[in-house]
Amino acid sequence: MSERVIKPVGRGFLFLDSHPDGCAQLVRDLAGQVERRTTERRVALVIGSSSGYGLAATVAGLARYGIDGVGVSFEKAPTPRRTATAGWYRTAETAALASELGRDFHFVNADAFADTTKSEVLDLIAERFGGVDHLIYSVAAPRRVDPRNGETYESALRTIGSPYRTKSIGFEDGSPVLQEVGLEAATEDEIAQTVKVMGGEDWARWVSALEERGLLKPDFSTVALTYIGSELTGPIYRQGSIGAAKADLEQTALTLSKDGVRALTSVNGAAVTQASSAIPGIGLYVSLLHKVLGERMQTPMQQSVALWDQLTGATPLDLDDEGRIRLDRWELAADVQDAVRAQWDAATAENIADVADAAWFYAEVRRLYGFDVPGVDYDAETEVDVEWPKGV
Ligand SMILES: NC(=O)c1ccc[n+]([C@@H]2O[C@H](COP(=O)([O-])OP(=O)(O)OC[C@H]3O[C@@H](n4cnc5c(N)ncnc54)[C@H](O)[C@@H]3O)[C@@H](O)[C@H]2O)c1
Repeated sequence: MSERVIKPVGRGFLFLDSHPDGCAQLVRDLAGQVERRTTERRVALVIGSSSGYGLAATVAGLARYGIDGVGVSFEKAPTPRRTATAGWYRTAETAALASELGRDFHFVNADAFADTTKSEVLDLIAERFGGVDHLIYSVAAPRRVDPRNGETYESALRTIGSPYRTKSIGFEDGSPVLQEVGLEAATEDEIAQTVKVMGGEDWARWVSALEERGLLKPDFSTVALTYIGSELTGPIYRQGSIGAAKADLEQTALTLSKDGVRALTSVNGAAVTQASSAIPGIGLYVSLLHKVLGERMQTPMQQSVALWDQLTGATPLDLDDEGRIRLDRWELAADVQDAVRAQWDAATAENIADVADAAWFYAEVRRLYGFDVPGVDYDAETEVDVEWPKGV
Protein backbone atom coordinates (compact mmCIF):
# COMPACT_ATOMS: atom_id res chain seq x y z
CA MET A 1 0.00 0.00 0.00
CA SER A 2 1.33 3.42 -0.85
CA GLU A 3 -0.59 6.66 -0.40
CA ARG A 4 0.78 9.78 -2.05
CA VAL A 5 -0.24 13.20 -3.31
CA ILE A 6 -0.02 12.98 -7.10
CA LYS A 7 0.69 16.06 -9.19
CA PRO A 8 0.93 16.41 -12.98
CA VAL A 9 4.65 16.30 -13.76
CA GLY A 10 5.91 15.94 -17.28
CA ARG A 11 6.75 17.53 -20.59
CA GLY A 12 4.54 18.52 -23.46
CA PHE A 13 1.54 16.25 -23.59
CA LEU A 14 3.25 13.46 -21.61
CA PHE A 15 2.99 13.08 -17.85
CA LEU A 16 5.04 10.75 -15.68
CA ASP A 17 2.26 9.90 -13.22
CA SER A 18 -1.49 9.37 -13.39
CA HIS A 19 -4.10 10.12 -10.79
CA PRO A 20 -6.03 6.99 -9.68
CA ASP A 21 -9.09 8.87 -8.39
CA GLY A 22 -9.29 11.10 -11.46
CA CYS A 23 -9.03 8.09 -13.76
CA ALA A 24 -11.72 6.26 -11.78
CA GLN A 25 -14.00 9.31 -11.84
CA LEU A 26 -13.65 9.59 -15.61
CA VAL A 27 -14.84 6.01 -16.06
CA ARG A 28 -17.85 6.76 -13.85
CA ASP A 29 -18.53 9.93 -15.85
CA LEU A 30 -18.44 7.92 -19.08
CA ALA A 31 -20.88 5.36 -17.69
CA GLY A 32 -23.13 8.17 -16.43
CA GLN A 33 -23.63 9.38 -20.00
CA VAL A 34 -25.18 6.10 -21.10
CA GLU A 35 -28.85 5.27 -21.13
CA ARG A 36 -29.54 1.58 -20.48
CA ARG A 37 -31.16 -0.65 -23.07
CA THR A 38 -31.72 -4.35 -23.12
CA THR A 39 -30.88 -6.99 -25.64
CA GLU A 40 -30.10 -10.69 -25.52
CA ARG A 41 -26.85 -11.57 -23.74
CA ARG A 42 -23.86 -10.67 -25.89
CA VAL A 43 -20.21 -11.46 -25.51
CA ALA A 44 -17.61 -8.99 -26.72
CA LEU A 45 -13.85 -8.97 -26.99
CA VAL A 46 -12.39 -5.46 -27.01
CA ILE A 47 -8.73 -5.02 -27.90
CA GLY A 48 -7.49 -1.66 -26.59
CA SER A 49 -10.08 -1.45 -23.80
CA SER A 50 -8.19 0.81 -21.37
CA SER A 51 -8.17 4.09 -23.22
CA GLY A 52 -9.79 6.37 -25.79
CA TYR A 53 -12.24 4.77 -28.16
CA GLY A 54 -11.72 1.21 -26.88
CA LEU A 55 -12.50 2.28 -23.31
CA ALA A 56 -15.58 4.17 -24.48
CA ALA A 57 -16.72 1.11 -26.45
CA THR A 58 -16.20 -1.12 -23.41
CA VAL A 59 -18.06 1.15 -21.01
CA ALA A 60 -20.83 1.81 -23.57
CA GLY A 61 -21.27 -1.93 -24.13
CA LEU A 62 -21.39 -2.61 -20.39
CA ALA A 63 -23.64 0.26 -19.39
CA ARG A 64 -26.02 0.22 -22.38
CA TYR A 65 -26.32 -3.44 -23.28
CA GLY A 66 -24.79 -5.28 -20.32
CA ILE A 67 -22.21 -7.12 -22.41
CA ASP A 68 -20.02 -9.86 -20.99
CA GLY A 69 -16.57 -10.59 -22.30
CA VAL A 70 -12.91 -9.70 -22.24
CA GLY A 71 -10.94 -6.47 -22.59
CA VAL A 72 -7.28 -6.50 -23.58
CA SER A 73 -4.85 -3.63 -23.12
CA PHE A 74 -1.18 -3.10 -22.41
CA GLU A 75 -0.59 -1.05 -19.29
CA LYS A 76 2.15 -0.57 -16.68
CA ALA A 77 1.78 -1.48 -13.02
CA PRO A 78 2.76 0.99 -10.28
CA THR A 79 6.41 0.97 -9.20
CA PRO A 80 7.94 2.40 -6.02
CA ARG A 81 8.79 5.58 -8.00
CA ARG A 82 5.90 5.99 -10.41
CA THR A 83 2.17 5.47 -10.38
CA ALA A 84 0.59 2.95 -12.73
CA THR A 85 -0.39 4.18 -16.19
CA ALA A 86 -3.77 5.87 -16.47
CA GLY A 87 -5.17 2.92 -18.41
CA TRP A 88 -4.36 0.63 -15.48
CA TYR A 89 -6.49 2.71 -13.11
CA ARG A 90 -9.27 3.14 -15.67
CA THR A 91 -9.32 -0.63 -16.16
CA ALA A 92 -9.60 -1.23 -12.41
CA GLU A 93 -12.61 1.07 -12.29
CA THR A 94 -14.20 -0.42 -15.41
CA ALA A 95 -13.93 -3.83 -13.77
CA ALA A 96 -15.62 -2.47 -10.63
CA LEU A 97 -18.37 -1.02 -12.80
CA ALA A 98 -18.83 -4.33 -14.65
CA SER A 99 -19.12 -6.20 -11.41
CA GLU A 100 -21.67 -3.72 -10.00
CA LEU A 101 -23.68 -4.22 -13.18
CA GLY A 102 -23.52 -7.96 -12.57
CA ARG A 103 -21.52 -8.61 -15.74
CA ASP A 104 -18.95 -11.31 -16.37
CA PHE A 105 -16.17 -9.17 -17.81
CA HIS A 106 -12.44 -9.92 -17.62
CA PHE A 107 -9.40 -7.77 -18.29
CA VAL A 108 -6.12 -9.08 -19.64
CA ASN A 109 -2.99 -6.95 -19.47
CA ALA A 110 -0.74 -8.19 -22.25
CA ASP A 111 0.65 -7.43 -25.69
CA ALA A 112 -2.22 -7.97 -28.13
CA PHE A 113 0.25 -8.57 -30.96
CA ALA A 114 1.68 -11.66 -29.23
CA ASP A 115 0.40 -15.15 -30.07
CA THR A 116 0.68 -16.04 -26.37
CA THR A 117 -1.84 -13.29 -25.56
CA LYS A 118 -4.19 -14.58 -28.22
CA SER A 119 -4.02 -18.10 -26.74
CA GLU A 120 -4.57 -16.83 -23.20
CA VAL A 121 -7.57 -14.72 -24.22
CA LEU A 122 -9.07 -17.45 -26.37
CA ASP A 123 -8.74 -19.96 -23.52
CA LEU A 124 -10.59 -17.53 -21.28
CA ILE A 125 -13.33 -17.01 -23.87
CA ALA A 126 -13.69 -20.74 -24.49
CA GLU A 127 -13.92 -21.49 -20.78
CA ARG A 128 -16.26 -18.67 -19.74
CA PHE A 129 -18.42 -17.98 -22.79
CA GLY A 130 -17.92 -20.62 -25.47
CA GLY A 131 -17.52 -17.89 -28.11
CA VAL A 132 -17.91 -14.20 -28.95
CA ASP A 133 -20.54 -12.17 -30.78
CA HIS A 134 -18.36 -9.12 -31.34
CA LEU A 135 -14.70 -8.20 -31.61
CA ILE A 136 -13.84 -4.51 -31.40
CA TYR A 137 -10.27 -3.72 -32.41
CA SER A 138 -9.11 -0.33 -31.10
CA VAL A 139 -5.35 -0.59 -30.71
CA ALA A 140 -3.07 2.41 -31.17
CA ALA A 141 0.56 1.45 -30.72
CA PRO A 142 3.94 2.90 -31.67
CA ARG A 143 5.48 -0.51 -32.37
CA ARG A 144 4.70 -4.15 -32.86
CA VAL A 145 6.80 -7.24 -32.42
CA ASP A 146 5.62 -9.91 -34.82
CA PRO A 147 5.92 -13.15 -32.85
CA ARG A 148 6.02 -15.20 -36.05
CA ASN A 149 9.30 -13.76 -37.35
CA GLY A 150 10.65 -11.91 -34.31
CA GLU A 151 10.74 -8.60 -36.25
CA THR A 152 10.02 -5.31 -34.51
CA TYR A 153 8.12 -2.78 -36.61
CA GLU A 154 8.00 0.93 -35.71
CA SER A 155 5.18 3.17 -36.77
CA ALA A 156 6.24 6.53 -38.29
CA LEU A 157 4.19 9.73 -38.36
CA ARG A 158 5.43 11.07 -41.68
CA THR A 159 4.13 12.33 -44.97
CA ILE A 160 4.21 10.38 -48.20
CA GLY A 161 5.91 12.16 -51.11
CA SER A 162 7.18 15.56 -49.99
CA PRO A 163 7.98 16.97 -46.57
CA TYR A 164 5.33 19.21 -45.04
CA ARG A 165 5.13 22.00 -42.50
CA THR A 166 2.07 22.37 -40.34
CA LYS A 167 0.82 24.75 -37.70
CA SER A 168 0.52 23.06 -34.34
CA ILE A 169 -0.36 23.91 -30.75
CA GLY A 170 1.92 23.60 -27.74
CA PHE A 171 1.78 24.84 -24.17
CA GLU A 172 4.27 26.80 -22.08
CA ASP A 173 3.37 26.95 -18.38
CA GLY A 174 -0.20 26.16 -19.30
CA SER A 175 -0.48 28.92 -21.94
CA PRO A 176 -1.03 27.98 -25.56
CA VAL A 177 1.66 28.72 -28.13
CA LEU A 178 1.36 28.42 -31.87
CA GLN A 179 4.20 26.42 -33.36
CA GLU A 180 5.27 25.19 -36.75
CA VAL A 181 6.33 21.61 -37.06
CA GLY A 182 8.10 20.04 -40.00
CA LEU A 183 7.35 16.49 -41.09
CA GLU A 184 9.76 14.46 -43.16
CA ALA A 185 8.58 12.27 -45.98
CA ALA A 186 8.56 8.61 -45.03
CA THR A 187 10.78 6.10 -46.79
CA GLU A 188 9.19 3.04 -48.39
CA ASP A 189 10.41 0.99 -45.45
CA GLU A 190 8.87 3.39 -42.91
CA ILE A 191 5.53 3.22 -44.70
CA ALA A 192 5.69 -0.58 -44.77
CA GLN A 193 6.54 -0.72 -41.06
CA THR A 194 3.68 1.65 -40.17
CA VAL A 195 1.30 -0.59 -42.08
CA LYS A 196 2.63 -3.57 -40.11
CA VAL A 197 1.88 -1.80 -36.82
CA MET A 198 -1.41 -0.01 -37.53
CA GLY A 199 -2.73 -1.89 -40.57
CA GLY A 200 -4.99 -4.91 -40.56
CA GLU A 201 -2.59 -7.83 -40.09
CA ASP A 202 -3.00 -8.27 -36.36
CA TRP A 203 -6.77 -7.71 -36.48
CA ALA A 204 -6.99 -10.48 -39.10
CA ARG A 205 -4.90 -12.76 -36.86
CA TRP A 206 -7.36 -12.29 -33.99
CA VAL A 207 -10.29 -13.16 -36.24
CA SER A 208 -8.55 -16.26 -37.65
CA ALA A 209 -7.48 -17.36 -34.18
CA LEU A 210 -11.09 -17.14 -32.96
CA GLU A 211 -12.31 -18.94 -36.04
CA GLU A 212 -9.72 -21.74 -35.76
CA ARG A 213 -10.81 -22.37 -32.18
CA GLY A 214 -14.50 -22.41 -33.20
CA LEU A 215 -15.21 -19.35 -31.04
CA LEU A 216 -17.20 -17.26 -33.53
CA LYS A 217 -20.85 -17.19 -32.53
CA PRO A 218 -23.49 -17.12 -35.28
CA ASP A 219 -23.84 -13.57 -36.68
CA PHE A 220 -20.37 -12.69 -35.41
CA SER A 221 -19.31 -9.17 -36.30
CA THR A 222 -16.02 -7.35 -35.89
CA VAL A 223 -15.17 -3.68 -36.13
CA ALA A 224 -11.76 -1.98 -36.33
CA LEU A 225 -11.47 1.75 -35.86
CA THR A 226 -10.23 4.02 -38.59
CA TYR A 227 -9.93 7.75 -39.25
CA ILE A 228 -10.29 9.95 -42.31
CA GLY A 229 -10.21 13.53 -41.02
CA SER A 230 -9.97 16.90 -42.65
CA GLU A 231 -8.02 18.30 -45.60
CA LEU A 232 -6.14 20.27 -42.97
CA THR A 233 -4.69 17.10 -41.46
CA GLY A 234 -4.63 15.17 -44.76
CA PRO A 235 -0.90 15.50 -45.52
CA ILE A 236 -0.06 14.35 -41.98
CA TYR A 237 -2.74 11.77 -41.47
CA ARG A 238 -4.81 10.28 -44.27
CA GLN A 239 -2.28 10.86 -47.06
CA GLY A 240 0.64 10.11 -44.73
CA SER A 241 2.20 6.86 -43.51
CA ILE A 242 -0.52 6.35 -40.87
CA GLY A 243 -3.13 6.85 -43.60
CA ALA A 244 -1.50 4.04 -45.59
CA ALA A 245 -1.98 1.82 -42.54
CA LYS A 246 -5.63 2.85 -42.25
CA ALA A 247 -6.19 2.09 -45.95
CA ASP A 248 -4.72 -1.38 -45.28
CA LEU A 249 -7.02 -1.83 -42.28
CA GLU A 250 -10.04 -0.88 -44.38
CA GLN A 251 -8.93 -3.29 -47.11
CA THR A 252 -8.56 -6.02 -44.49
CA ALA A 253 -12.25 -5.61 -43.57
CA LEU A 254 -13.16 -6.52 -47.13
CA THR A 255 -10.96 -9.62 -47.15
CA LEU A 256 -12.09 -10.79 -43.70
CA SER A 257 -15.81 -10.62 -44.52
CA LYS A 258 -17.36 -13.93 -45.52
CA ASP A 259 -20.08 -16.31 -44.37
CA GLY A 260 -20.16 -16.14 -40.59
CA VAL A 261 -17.88 -13.10 -40.35
CA ARG A 262 -19.11 -9.55 -40.80
CA ALA A 263 -15.99 -7.34 -40.71
CA LEU A 264 -16.32 -3.59 -40.82
CA THR A 265 -14.28 -0.54 -40.12
CA SER A 266 -15.78 2.31 -38.21
CA VAL A 267 -14.68 5.83 -39.10
CA ASN A 268 -14.65 7.72 -35.82
CA GLY A 269 -14.27 11.45 -35.39
CA ALA A 270 -11.29 13.31 -34.00
CA ALA A 271 -10.91 13.02 -30.22
CA VAL A 272 -8.25 13.89 -27.68
CA THR A 273 -6.54 10.63 -26.76
CA GLN A 274 -3.02 9.59 -25.86
CA ALA A 275 -2.55 8.37 -29.43
CA SER A 276 -3.97 11.41 -31.22
CA SER A 277 -2.19 14.03 -29.11
CA ALA A 278 1.12 12.57 -30.33
CA ILE A 279 0.32 13.44 -33.96
CA PRO A 280 1.64 16.86 -35.08
CA GLY A 281 -1.13 19.32 -35.99
CA ILE A 282 -3.96 17.19 -34.59
CA GLY A 283 -4.00 19.08 -31.27
CA LEU A 284 -4.54 22.38 -33.06
CA TYR A 285 -7.13 20.88 -35.37
CA VAL A 286 -9.13 19.36 -32.49
CA SER A 287 -8.93 22.62 -30.51
CA LEU A 288 -10.38 24.49 -33.49
CA LEU A 289 -13.00 21.82 -34.07
CA HIS A 290 -14.15 22.17 -30.47
CA LYS A 291 -14.22 25.93 -30.80
CA VAL A 292 -16.47 25.62 -33.85
CA LEU A 293 -18.72 22.84 -32.55
CA GLY A 294 -18.73 23.27 -28.76
CA GLU A 295 -21.17 20.79 -27.25
CA ARG A 296 -22.10 19.60 -30.74
CA MET A 297 -18.72 17.84 -30.94
CA GLN A 298 -19.61 14.16 -30.62
CA THR A 299 -17.73 12.57 -27.74
CA PRO A 300 -16.12 9.11 -27.96
CA MET A 301 -18.95 7.91 -25.71
CA GLN A 302 -21.71 9.26 -27.97
CA GLN A 303 -20.01 7.61 -30.94
CA SER A 304 -19.56 4.33 -29.05
CA VAL A 305 -23.22 4.24 -28.07
CA ALA A 306 -24.09 4.79 -31.74
CA LEU A 307 -21.69 1.97 -32.67
CA TRP A 308 -23.33 -0.46 -30.24
CA ASP A 309 -26.80 0.53 -31.39
CA GLN A 310 -25.75 -0.33 -34.93
CA LEU A 311 -24.01 -3.58 -33.95
CA THR A 312 -27.03 -4.82 -32.02
CA GLY A 313 -29.40 -3.80 -34.83
CA ALA A 314 -31.23 -1.28 -32.62
CA THR A 315 -30.52 1.25 -35.37
CA PRO A 316 -29.55 0.54 -38.99
CA LEU A 317 -25.89 0.50 -39.98
CA ASP A 318 -24.83 3.90 -41.28
CA LEU A 319 -22.38 2.84 -44.01
CA ASP A 320 -20.66 4.87 -46.72
CA ASP A 321 -20.04 3.81 -50.33
CA GLU A 322 -16.96 1.90 -49.24
CA GLY A 323 -18.86 -0.06 -46.62
CA ARG A 324 -17.42 1.78 -43.61
CA ILE A 325 -19.55 2.71 -40.59
CA ARG A 326 -19.55 6.51 -40.40
CA LEU A 327 -19.52 7.99 -36.90
CA ASP A 328 -17.68 11.11 -38.08
CA ARG A 329 -20.30 12.79 -40.25
CA TRP A 330 -20.60 15.66 -37.76
CA GLU A 331 -16.85 16.33 -38.12
CA LEU A 332 -16.66 16.29 -41.90
CA ALA A 333 -19.84 18.30 -42.58
CA ALA A 334 -18.90 21.00 -45.13
CA ASP A 335 -19.98 23.94 -42.97
CA VAL A 336 -17.96 22.63 -40.02
CA GLN A 337 -14.86 22.10 -42.14
CA ASP A 338 -15.20 25.54 -43.73
CA ALA A 339 -15.39 27.15 -40.31
CA VAL A 340 -12.41 25.16 -39.00
CA ARG A 341 -10.34 26.07 -42.05
CA ALA A 342 -11.12 29.77 -41.61
CA GLN A 343 -10.01 29.57 -37.96
CA TRP A 344 -6.92 27.57 -38.90
CA ASP A 345 -5.88 30.24 -41.42
CA ALA A 346 -6.63 33.01 -38.94
CA ALA A 347 -4.63 31.48 -36.07
CA THR A 348 -1.54 33.49 -35.07
CA ALA A 349 0.80 33.49 -32.09
CA GLU A 350 -1.14 36.43 -30.67
CA ASN A 351 -4.71 35.17 -31.02
CA ILE A 352 -4.26 31.40 -30.54
CA ALA A 353 -5.87 31.39 -27.08
CA ASP A 354 -9.07 32.89 -28.53
CA VAL A 355 -9.23 31.36 -31.99
CA ALA A 356 -8.77 27.81 -30.69
CA ASP A 357 -10.39 26.19 -27.67
CA ALA A 358 -6.92 25.85 -26.20
CA ALA A 359 -8.02 25.73 -22.55
CA TRP A 360 -10.42 22.86 -23.29
CA PHE A 361 -7.73 20.95 -25.17
CA TYR A 362 -5.18 21.47 -22.40
CA ALA A 363 -7.63 20.19 -19.79
CA GLU A 364 -8.54 17.21 -22.00
CA VAL A 365 -4.89 16.24 -22.28
CA ARG A 366 -4.52 16.42 -18.51
CA ARG A 367 -7.69 14.37 -18.05
CA LEU A 368 -6.06 11.57 -20.05
CA TYR A 369 -3.91 11.15 -16.93
CA GLY A 370 -6.71 11.72 -14.44
CA PHE A 371 -5.93 15.39 -13.73
CA ASP A 372 -8.38 18.31 -14.00
CA VAL A 373 -11.32 16.05 -13.24
CA PRO A 374 -14.09 17.89 -11.40
CA GLY A 375 -14.83 16.47 -7.96
CA VAL A 376 -11.34 15.06 -7.28
CA ASP A 377 -9.27 16.42 -4.39
CA TYR A 378 -5.77 16.76 -5.85
CA ASP A 379 -4.24 17.85 -2.54
CA ALA A 380 -5.29 14.67 -0.75
CA GLU A 381 -3.15 11.56 -0.51
CA THR A 382 -4.40 8.75 -2.69
CA GLU A 383 -3.66 5.03 -2.90
CA VAL A 384 -1.54 4.36 -5.98
CA ASP A 385 -1.07 0.60 -5.47
CA VAL A 386 -4.27 -0.45 -7.16
CA GLU A 387 -4.44 -4.10 -8.22
CA TRP A 388 -5.18 -5.23 -11.76
CA PRO A 389 -8.70 -6.68 -11.61
CA LYS A 390 -8.85 -10.38 -10.80
CA GLY A 391 -11.02 -12.65 -12.89
CA VAL A 392 -14.56 -13.12 -11.56
N1 LIG B 1 -8.27 9.57 -31.29
C1 LIG B 1 -8.81 9.86 -32.45
O1 LIG B 1 -8.98 11.03 -32.83
C2 LIG B 1 -9.27 8.73 -33.35
C3 LIG B 1 -10.19 9.01 -34.37
C4 LIG B 1 -10.65 7.96 -35.18
C5 LIG B 1 -10.15 6.69 -35.01
N2 LIG B 1 -9.24 6.45 -34.01
C6 LIG B 1 -8.72 5.07 -33.89
O2 LIG B 1 -9.13 4.50 -32.67
C7 LIG B 1 -8.22 3.47 -32.32
C8 LIG B 1 -7.78 3.66 -30.88
O3 LIG B 1 -7.11 4.89 -30.77
P1 LIG B 1 -7.25 5.86 -29.50
O4 LIG B 1 -7.07 7.23 -30.02
O5 LIG B 1 -8.48 5.50 -28.75
O6 LIG B 1 -5.93 5.44 -28.72
P2 LIG B 1 -5.52 5.36 -27.17
O7 LIG B 1 -4.09 5.67 -27.12
O8 LIG B 1 -6.46 6.16 -26.35
O9 LIG B 1 -5.78 3.81 -26.83
C9 LIG B 1 -4.98 2.80 -27.34
C10 LIG B 1 -5.32 1.50 -26.67
O10 LIG B 1 -4.49 0.47 -27.27
C11 LIG B 1 -3.91 -0.29 -26.23
N3 LIG B 1 -2.68 -0.87 -26.71
C12 LIG B 1 -1.59 -0.23 -27.24
N4 LIG B 1 -0.64 -1.13 -27.55
C13 LIG B 1 -1.12 -2.35 -27.23
C14 LIG B 1 -0.62 -3.66 -27.30
N5 LIG B 1 0.60 -3.92 -27.81
N6 LIG B 1 -1.39 -4.68 -26.82
C15 LIG B 1 -2.61 -4.44 -26.28
N7 LIG B 1 -3.16 -3.21 -26.22
C16 LIG B 1 -2.41 -2.19 -26.68
C17 LIG B 1 -3.71 0.68 -25.09
O11 LIG B 1 -3.51 -0.02 -23.85
C18 LIG B 1 -5.02 1.45 -25.16
O12 LIG B 1 -6.04 0.71 -24.51
C19 LIG B 1 -7.06 3.55 -33.32
O13 LIG B 1 -7.27 2.63 -34.35
C20 LIG B 1 -7.21 4.97 -33.84
O14 LIG B 1 -6.64 5.15 -35.11
C21 LIG B 1 -8.80 7.43 -33.17
